[in-house]
Amino acid sequence: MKAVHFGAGNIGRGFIGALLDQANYETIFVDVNDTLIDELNNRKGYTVDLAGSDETIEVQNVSGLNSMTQQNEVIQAIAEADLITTAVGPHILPAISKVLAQGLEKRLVENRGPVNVIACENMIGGSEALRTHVLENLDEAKHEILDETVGFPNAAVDRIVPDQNNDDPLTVKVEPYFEWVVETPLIKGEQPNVDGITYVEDLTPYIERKLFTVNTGHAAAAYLGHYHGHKTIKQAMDDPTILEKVRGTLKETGSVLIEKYNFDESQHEAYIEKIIERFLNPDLSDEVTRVGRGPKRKLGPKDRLVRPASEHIETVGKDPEYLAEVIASALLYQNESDQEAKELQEVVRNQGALQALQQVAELDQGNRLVSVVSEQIHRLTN
Ligand SMILES: NC(=O)C1=CN([C@@H]2O[C@H](COP(=O)(O)OP(=O)(O)OC[C@H]3O[C@@H](n4cnc5c(N)ncnc54)[C@H](O)[C@@H]3O)[C@@H](O)[C@H]2O)C=CC1
Ligand SMILES: O=P(O)(O)OC[C@H]1O[C@](O)(CO)[C@@H](O)[C@@H]1O
Repeated sequence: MKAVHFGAGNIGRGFIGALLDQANYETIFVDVNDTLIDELNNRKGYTVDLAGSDETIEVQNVSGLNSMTQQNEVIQAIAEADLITTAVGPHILPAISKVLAQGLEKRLVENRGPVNVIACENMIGGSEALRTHVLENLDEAKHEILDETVGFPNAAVDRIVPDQNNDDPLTVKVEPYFEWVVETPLIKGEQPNVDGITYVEDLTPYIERKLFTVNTGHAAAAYLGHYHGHKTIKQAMDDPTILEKVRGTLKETGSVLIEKYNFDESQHEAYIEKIIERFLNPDLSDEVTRVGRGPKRKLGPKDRLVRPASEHIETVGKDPEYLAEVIASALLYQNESDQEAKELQEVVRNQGALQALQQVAELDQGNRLVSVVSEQIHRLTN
């Protein structure tokens, strides 16, 4: 069986690629980084180190293609694939959709049968968003037949894979924990037989629980950590003030999740504590700049900060003070190497932090969250 995976980065090699190999797929990584591509083609394998243990996973049967310079080969690989996955980042999905549409069209012409495309990105509705981009690149007459044979089931992926600092460009160190949940109703043909995928009828509670706990908590540690001068998530979490604020933030998102999905309160508390333990992992060095990357995206209306904060006001009926402080620190986040942080700071400088929040989070001036965040910005800047 063949899999095409877009994005040979941290999560691509360290998580998805490893599970695909264990499920006996031959995996073709599609990327734009020629160092990674050449190494994959020369060695046909790489090592995944499990942090905190001597255990390693030797991933085999892999190769690489460049999505910009080897489009014909990528199209052919998609035409022949039994499974297609991505881990490129939400902002890159539009960029890969053209070549993906061409490959899927070739499958249709060659009558190759059903296939599934699973976007493994930190976002709600990632695969469906990718489907929309693919349709934009496909003749309208082909939309119906594409929808009959190509599934875009949404997914949630959870494994912390920091930026790598190894001499070997392919070796990747990951935390041992992982979770990959895929929603079944949109699957076409047979469910991919990958050990490690949990199939569920309705992904919504899973993705929201993950995004608004793991990712909200991580973002809180990153932005508050950066504000207090810490370099890594571990350093930030070792600071008792920040630890208390991350816990408070997750208590707020927790009360939204418990209210919406009727989760058992003590089980959810245990889930929060497990995640805090993962952030404190002494065997992972994860920079606050990686976890805080893309602050405009992370302050988006459906993402990990603003969405639970707005829902806290609506469903719990209280102001989310901890979340508001994290949002305020995200609005103050400065990193010259992060394009989104630079763009956000330009708006903050020219129009003020509250105007910036209204723009990125699509909030009206009179929105209650804007006033709650305003108090926190005042506190942090005075
Ligand atoms: N690193 C982590 O712990 C986790 C990451 N994720 C998600 O996985 C996705 C990828 O994240 P990472 O692996 O951390 O990022 P990364 O930056 O390590 O990997 C992304 C890869 O995509 C490649 N890429 C960029 N443009 C491309 C294009 N046009 N065509 C093909 N490949 C292209 C890059 O060269 C890079 O190798 C993101 O959506 C992230 O939110 C989800 C869970 C965990
Ligand atoms: O990958 P993103 O969405 O930029 O955010 C980083 C987040 O993703 C992760 O890499 C994995 O869930 C977390 O470490 C972090 O919360």
